[in-house]
Amino acid sequence: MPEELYCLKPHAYQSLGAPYGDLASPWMLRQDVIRRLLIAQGYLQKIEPQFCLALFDCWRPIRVQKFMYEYAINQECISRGIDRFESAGSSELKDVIESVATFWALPSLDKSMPPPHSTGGAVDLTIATKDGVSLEMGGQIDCMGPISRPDYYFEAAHSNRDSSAHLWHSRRMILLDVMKRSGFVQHPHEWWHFSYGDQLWAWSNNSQAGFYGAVDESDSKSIIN
Ligand SMILES: C[C@@H](N)C(=O)N[C@H](C)C(=O)O
Ligand SMILES: [Zn+2]
Repeated sequence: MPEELYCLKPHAYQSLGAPYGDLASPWMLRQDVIRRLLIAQGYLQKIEPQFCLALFDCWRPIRVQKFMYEYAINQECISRGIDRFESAGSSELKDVIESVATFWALPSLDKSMPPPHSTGGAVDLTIATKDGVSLEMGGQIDCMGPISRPDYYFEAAHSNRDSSAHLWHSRRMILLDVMKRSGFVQHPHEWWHFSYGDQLWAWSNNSQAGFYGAVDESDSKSIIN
């Protein structure tokens, strides 16, 4: 990753013990995606020179996608007071899995539907000050709930221009604007998730399929560090 792009370290999923292995780094993306992020950061700094983009997660091998998908199910069961294994097959567990699937892509090995981050075309990011402090955006990255929808604060922001909601909404809209102008599309439920060249990007651009497939260590030369 070029040093002009700030990475939020330590990496959140590595810290949870996600199985990257010794050779793989999450701080990798397709070359063209990196080029577009630099352009997006240029747009951001034209509007707000004291800010930069702050990368939270980039390339995610499918085994890490599986780890995080399972982790999210377990966390959601805990927060709803459900015993995952005693509730196998129950409607409560089905509801948990349905909510998780709204926020986390299936760790599918099907080549026609690779998880977005496995392609090196998806990135989770926020805005930070140039000395590395992430801005408050009105919700944490990876929070599973309506608060993560990009336009969650739209109404509150418009009814009170002096509110925190107004500030959070305008920051989310600045992030969307600079990313969109650089060719990215945003996930409809996640203010922090953007992609270029994957399936979501293809659907948003009325194309049949994305042009980036899943990348494994074996062919990781096609993405850069
Ligand atoms: C939840 C978040 N970190 C994320 O990346 N979600 C998308 C949809 C994914 O799993 O690809
Ligand atoms: Zn993401």
